[in-house]
Amino acid sequence: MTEFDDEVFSAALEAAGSPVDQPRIQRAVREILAAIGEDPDREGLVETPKRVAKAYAEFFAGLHQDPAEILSTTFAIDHEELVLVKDIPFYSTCEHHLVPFHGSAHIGYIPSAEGRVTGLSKLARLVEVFARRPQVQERLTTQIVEALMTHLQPKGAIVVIECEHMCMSMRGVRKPGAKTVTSAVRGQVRDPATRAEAMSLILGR
Ligand SMILES: Nc1nc2c(ncn2[C@@H]2O[C@H](COP(=O)(O)OP(=O)(O)OP(=O)(O)O)[C@@H](O)[C@H]2O)c(=O)[nH]1
Ligand SMILES: [Zn+2]
Repeated sequence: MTEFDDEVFSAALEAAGSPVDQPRIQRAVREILAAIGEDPDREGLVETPKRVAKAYAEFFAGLHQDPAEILSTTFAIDHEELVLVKDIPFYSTCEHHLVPFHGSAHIGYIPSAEGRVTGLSKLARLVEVFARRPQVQERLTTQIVEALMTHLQPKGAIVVIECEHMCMSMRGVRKPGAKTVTSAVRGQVRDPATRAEAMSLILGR
C-alpha cells in the first residue's frame, strides 16, 4: 500500500462515514483465527480483528463510491485525438479467494466532438472505484471502459489491464510471475489503425 493510497482512502472513508460493518468483520476474523487453530486472545492477535476490519473497509471502499461523481468534472480542450494514461498501479481483491491481484491499468480515450475531457487523475480514481471491490479482472476492465463511455461520452475508449493474481501465486497452481492481460475497446478505438496506435503507446515502455 503506498502512502498515496493510504492518504486518499482514509480521507474518503472518513468523509463517507464508511458503511462497511466493521464490528461484524471483527467477529468473523476472530472466528477464522480460532478455526485455523490459533488463539485469538494471544498478545499478537488480540488487535488483529480490528486491524483486518479497518483494512477491509479500505479494500472494499469502492462499493460505496460513484464513478459518475468522479467523472462529473470535465472541461473543454481543443484535442480531438487519443488521451492515454498508462501504468496506473492498483490493487484489487479476487472475488473467488479474497486474496489480492495487482498490476497496472492503461486507459485511453478519444474526447467527444465538443472536446470534453476529464482531469487525468480522475482516470486513476476511476480505476480505484472499481478495483476496491470483490472483483475478477475481466469485469474490472469492462466496468472501467463502460464508465468512460457512459459518463464522458467519448468517441472511443480502450482499457488494458495487466495483473498478477495471488490466488495463482501463493496457493493453488502456484505460478508466481504469471501475468493476465485483459483489454476492452469501444467506439472509434476499434478502428485497426487507432487501436494499433493505442497499443503501441501502451506497450512502448
Ligand atoms: N477468469 C478469471 N478467473 C479468475 C480470476 N481470479 C481468479 N480466477 C480463477 O477462478 C478460478 C476459480 O476456480 P475454482 O475451481 O472454483 O476454485 P479453486 O479450486 O480454488 O481453483 P484453483 O485456483 O485452480 O485451485 C481459478 O481458476 C482462478 O484462477 C479472474 O480475475 N478472472
Ligand atoms: Zn482468486
